[in-house]
Amino acid sequence: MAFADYARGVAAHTRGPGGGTPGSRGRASRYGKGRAAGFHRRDGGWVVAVSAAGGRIGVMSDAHDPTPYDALLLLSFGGPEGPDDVVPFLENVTRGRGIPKERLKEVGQHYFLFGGVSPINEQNRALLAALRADFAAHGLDLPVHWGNRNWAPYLTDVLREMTLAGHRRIAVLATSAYASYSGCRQYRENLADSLAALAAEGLEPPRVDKLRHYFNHPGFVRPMVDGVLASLAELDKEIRDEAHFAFTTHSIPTASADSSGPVPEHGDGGAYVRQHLEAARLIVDAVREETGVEHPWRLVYQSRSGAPHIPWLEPDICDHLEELRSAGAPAAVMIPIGFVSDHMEVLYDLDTEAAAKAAELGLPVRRSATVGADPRFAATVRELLLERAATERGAAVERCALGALGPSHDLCPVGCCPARAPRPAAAGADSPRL
Ligand SMILES: CC1=C(CCC(=O)O)c2cc3nc(cc4[nH]c(cc5[nH]c(cc1n2)c(C)c5CCC(=O)O)c(CCC(=O)O)c4C)C(CCC(=O)O)=C3C
Ligand SMILES: [Fe+2]
Repeated sequence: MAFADYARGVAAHTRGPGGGTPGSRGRASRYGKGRAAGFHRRDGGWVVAVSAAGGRIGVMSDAHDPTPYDALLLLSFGGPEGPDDVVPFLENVTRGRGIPKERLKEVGQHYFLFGGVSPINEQNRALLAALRADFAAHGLDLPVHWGNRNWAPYLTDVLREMTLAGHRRIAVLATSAYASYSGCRQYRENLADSLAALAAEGLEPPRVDKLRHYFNHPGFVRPMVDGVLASLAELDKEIRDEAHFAFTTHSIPTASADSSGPVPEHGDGGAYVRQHLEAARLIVDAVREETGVEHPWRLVYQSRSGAPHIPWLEPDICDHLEELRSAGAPAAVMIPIGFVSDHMEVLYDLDTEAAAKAAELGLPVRRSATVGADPRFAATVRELLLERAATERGAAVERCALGALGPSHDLCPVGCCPARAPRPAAAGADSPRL
């Protein structure tokens, strides 16, 4: 799939809150004029700056102005890189969360099966390299750093280095595309903790801004569409068109899903489920555009933990595969839309456990690729950064989003994705320092 047409077919050009004037809606880009999809890229340049009066003042990607940001921080989960790391890593992840010991032992085994190494850090190194290459290729002179919540390089250490190097205003890209406590607020809490730690050391903490959710950005969706097409191509011709799509994401407690959002306006499952359903639908539609086949699909869950009496999102992928088998489905593609790279949740819970279940059932399955370090995803990060930079400068910008939900908010509103025990969180409307 060529880069330039990566949004073809499924694009709806939407404008974010506060962006431009109604008069400029839908025709702000001279590259988009007259196209049925209302959306077109030229050299990655969908971003158009609009003057206060609504007149176009130029294509922002030609300016590459990251002001006010002086750095980008790639913020991820982290994972162990050898057998000795596994238990300390799991202790970091579950500190204060009451995960049953049995579950921890089980999760530890997942890692030991792979030599105690999670692929997540290597995948983030690859993404870091892709981001630097993309920035360099587009004349964007902005340092990119990488830090984790749960393993080295630790967030606090990286933010300290960045502070000592003089960075004052940092844009943050989290490797989680959706709303929820675990996928968004917890990252913001960790940022607040790290900034507080720096302040306690006598440093002046920089300001951090978290870039918006990108579950419906074409640079996130389109690489996954290509992955699904590749998986379909691997299935025998006779069963290919009948294959079910099992979109998977991390199960979370239903209470946590229900309260995810900007506000709980999204029905059961909150913004977490709604955003995943939207990403799934965008992929189904884009595949249909390519193949002419509308595959039956369902959003299912994986990697559940926590006490059995607490309800989490269901069905589990393995139960779903059983159901598909009894319903006579000839094949399935597992599509891990909930994850940004093929890390341990994908490698164990899907490629090991669910694949074994499918083999036991005699159900042919494929697992499609996550975005990882795809150059289109790197370009998306650049676009999200330039978009946010323009917004912070007070300029109106076009915000790219596919489908019906539109671009997510920049600033998590007060009370967004609440924690059980409220804690300070950075980069939101309720953050202590802005
Ligand atoms: C929504 C979500 C994402 C997606 C968003 C994002 O990517 O951030 C995600 C990602 C990940 N989760 C990961 C690993 C773990 N998650 C755990 C525990 C939990 N995750 C939860 C949710 C999520 N998790 C929840 C509600 C829990 C239980 C309570 C808690 O502890 O909050 C546990 C503890 C043991 C267990 O309960 O399984 C581990 C080891 C790894 C690293 C994989 C690797 O090493 O390659 C990654 C990328
Ligand atoms: Fe997790």
